[in-house]
Amino acid sequence: MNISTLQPLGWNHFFLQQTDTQTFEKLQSNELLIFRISAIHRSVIKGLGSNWPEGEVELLCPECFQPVSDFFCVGDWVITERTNEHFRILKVLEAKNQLERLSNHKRQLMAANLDYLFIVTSANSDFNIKRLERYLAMAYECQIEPVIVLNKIDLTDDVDGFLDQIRSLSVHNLAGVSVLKPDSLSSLSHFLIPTATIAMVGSSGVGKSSLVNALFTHAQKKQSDIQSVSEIREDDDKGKHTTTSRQLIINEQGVLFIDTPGIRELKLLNAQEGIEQTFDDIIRLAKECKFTNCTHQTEPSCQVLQALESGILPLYHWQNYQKLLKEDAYNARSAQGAYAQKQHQKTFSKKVFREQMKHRENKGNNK
Ligand SMILES: Nc1nc2c(ncn2[C@@H]2O[C@H](COP(=O)(O)OP(=O)(O)OP(=O)(O)O)[C@@H](O)[C@H]2O)c(=O)[nH]1
Ligand SMILES: [Zn+2]
Repeated sequence: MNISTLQPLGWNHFFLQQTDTQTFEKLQSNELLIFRISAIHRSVIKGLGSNWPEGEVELLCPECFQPVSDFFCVGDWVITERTNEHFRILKVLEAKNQLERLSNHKRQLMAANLDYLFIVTSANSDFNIKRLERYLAMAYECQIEPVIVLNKIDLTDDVDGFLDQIRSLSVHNLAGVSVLKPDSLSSLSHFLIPTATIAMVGSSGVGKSSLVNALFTHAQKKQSDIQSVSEIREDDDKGKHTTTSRQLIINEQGVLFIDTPGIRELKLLNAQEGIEQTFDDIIRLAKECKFTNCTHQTEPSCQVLQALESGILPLYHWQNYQKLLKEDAYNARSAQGAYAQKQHQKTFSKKVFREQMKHRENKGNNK
């Protein structure tokens, strides 16, 4: 396997350095193969590998990686071994970042290894700065570079007014677009670069689907042709057949896009650092308060209270900060244990991988 053929799928040095010499040799002799997870639907896992233009391959997932959503998600890289005509997952490479959510009090992985998170909003009455702050906190927490996409600029005469409000969040990446004005989409070209992986979040109705279609439809069509050849069917709970669809798509320019169910409407989870980064103006003010344990309610010489009084600190911003902290604390309590579980699983999967490799070597030596 020539590892460089994985580059169009987003492979880079970060992942390469996770393969030791022995693994690397086995990859070169095709004993082991690397795939990027492109779809997960219940027990069906699909991946794109070095022959990716030819379509997806179904990957076998051993018991030790069940339930799948605890261990990996679309966008992750996995090392597999060939068993007859199949590829069995041996190891999940450490992701550079992961988007996750709480589902039934459990942490569930949504997408991994993203370069940009498009936070979509619209230039009309749906525009809500607090919602943007929430999404920004999430992006920072997950260490994914946020890009605020102001859609529907055709509906306003004051695009700059909207953009100025966004800039007040100290955001560097922003673009005003309209799906109805295709030329305007070029303002996103700085982020739509080949091999970059992008996901999109935003509230209902801001135009996410329209943007996905405008930026990625052509590729989707092309890929569905491929998919019809290797379509995988599975029984759902009601005994009906369901078809898995690719959740990692690549457009004609080679930009990768991840769209898994539920990803577009994500909640905060364990995002204290992300919240602090989003509200760093408040954090800086609070450091100047007279008392180090100031609650910013009644204390004398409280810088937060003074800034609120003078209007330097907008009330909505302060209230949103408190609300997000509360919400995050609540979610973190609901997910208690999930993080300890994550660490345990990582250690476990590494151990399984080492043992499997050892076992095979012993077998080889005994021949
Ligand atoms: N005027 C205008 N309308 C747009 C634009 N983009 C999308 N719309 C319209 O806005 C409505 C919502 O668009 P969607 O793409 O379905 O929005 P969404 O964010 O995917 O919504 P959910 O699927 O509910 O999450 C549709 O009627 C679109 O035609 C735009 O740039 N300008
Ligand atoms: Zn204070």
